[in-house]
Amino acid sequence: MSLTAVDLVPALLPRVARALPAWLPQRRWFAGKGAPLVAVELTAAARFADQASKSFGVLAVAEVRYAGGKATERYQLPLGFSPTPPEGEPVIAWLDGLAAYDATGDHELTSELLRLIGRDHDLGEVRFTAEPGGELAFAHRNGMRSRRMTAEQSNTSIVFGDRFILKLFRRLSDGVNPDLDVHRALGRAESRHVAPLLGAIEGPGVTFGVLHSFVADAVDGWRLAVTEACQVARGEDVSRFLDEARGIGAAVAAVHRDLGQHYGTAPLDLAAVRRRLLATLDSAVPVVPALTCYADRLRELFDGLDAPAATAQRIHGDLHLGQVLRTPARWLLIDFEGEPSHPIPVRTAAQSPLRDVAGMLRSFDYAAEHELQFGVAEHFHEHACARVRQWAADARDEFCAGYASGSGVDPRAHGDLLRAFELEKMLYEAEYETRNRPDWVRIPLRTLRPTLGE
Ligand SMILES: Nc1ncnc2c1ncn2[C@@H]1O[C@H](COP(=O)(O)OP(=O)(O)O)[C@@H](O)[C@H]1O
Ligand SMILES: O=P(O)(O)O[C@H]1O[C@H](CO)[C@@H](O[C@H]2O[C@H](CO)[C@@H](O)[C@H](O)[C@H]2O)[C@H](O)[C@H]1O
Repeated sequence: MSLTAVDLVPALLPRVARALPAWLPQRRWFAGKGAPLVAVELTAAARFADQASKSFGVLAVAEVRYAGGKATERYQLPLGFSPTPPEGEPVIAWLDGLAAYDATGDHELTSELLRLIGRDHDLGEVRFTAEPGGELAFAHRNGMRSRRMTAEQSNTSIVFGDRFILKLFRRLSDGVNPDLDVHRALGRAESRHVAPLLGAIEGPGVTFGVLHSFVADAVDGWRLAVTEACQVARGEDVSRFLDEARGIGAAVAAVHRDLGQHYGTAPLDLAAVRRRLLATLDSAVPVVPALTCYADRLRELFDGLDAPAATAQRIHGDLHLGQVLRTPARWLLIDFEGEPSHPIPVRTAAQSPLRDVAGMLRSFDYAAEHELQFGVAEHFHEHACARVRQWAADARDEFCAGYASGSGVDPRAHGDLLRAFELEKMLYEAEYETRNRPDWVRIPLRTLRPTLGE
């Protein structure tokens, strides 16, 4: 009788864990880069695909401990074990002739996760569930080709036959992931602006993954924006994106309306807003020394922020052009997870919808500055800069007009609050870029001074 995963896993996991301090920091989705790792412990949440096969999978959770008082973090690590790992998949560790590797790169193992969802199956304490009404769409589609997405992501997504997309959350937080909860709510509200939710993988008090319809013929807003910014820099007479910006504004307004109806609205807690703005500042300054000279001015501005009669509700929480998909029919919003670095109660607290608006406005500027910083050198002359920045200003206006037409609230009438949220986003971005894409930090830094009115 051959040994199955049930017999092997308890002995294998501690050995894999020993290899993780070297492997984890190389992953795009690993948020603990830069902090010295002290130890990684692995526990198995569920084993799958282990019947009589030489290969098997383990949905493991890695608990990562750091030196210097940084809080412990948990990451989902779907592991594959096989004597013949998939070609090209980096091996985390060889264990007596068995390779341990990231299971998201193994077609057989990821297909098994899809099958488990389709069958509404439980593995120990892990529940694989199909959303009501969604089962028939995929339950019998075994053997569909799967591919891991190569996009720069905070999580890992696997696309099955261009029909389904399974996102496995990497950094785990206690509670139901807002991406699951909000998609369930918007599905019930029959929102036209989200991709249908088809299933989920959930453990006790934690969400491991969400399954959606894959929109194969969609293009994301960032790609459309940078393409047009480049054409504008070259002096081409184009303006399609301005209509698109208006459409994005209307879609965001419609989603805000549905979220407000489902989760309710309340007066904005301005003291909490100020605390959060200051916390973002305090977090960013030590990481990005170039912010130091703005810190006093920002602190003064955040401390003195006033916003009479502002309202709060559930929002997207991390909205930018990469989070909106243009389908042939309409704009969709994706990824309602919020900022994974914050605990779920912070992410699900009612906030001003203008935070989402500010995130999107920043993104138009980002597309413009990205072209000016990284575009073809010949664009770097005065006229190209003026054209591209005017294009971004026009896109911002169109977005606000679209939002106003869908919600009755024109964001431009709430200048102080909107500016504070844009500044907050710039601080967040400066920290994010310093940690993840240091070359890009110039983009948020460039817009800081003019937004401060200096
Ligand atoms: N339903 C979908 N249909 C098509 N593509 C999608 C869908 N959902 C997400 N994507 C693509 O997958 C990428 C990553 O998705 P996202 O939810 O933003 O992941 P993450 O939380 O890791 O950032 C997106 O940029 C988008 O291009
Ligand atoms: O990956 P997430 O969607 O969780 O978001 C993080 O990464 C984004 C970059 O991928 C980052 O967005 C910033 O860069 C975008 C262009 O790549 C730009 O459109 C956004 O406006 C800008 O904020 C986002 O901030 C971060 O949370």
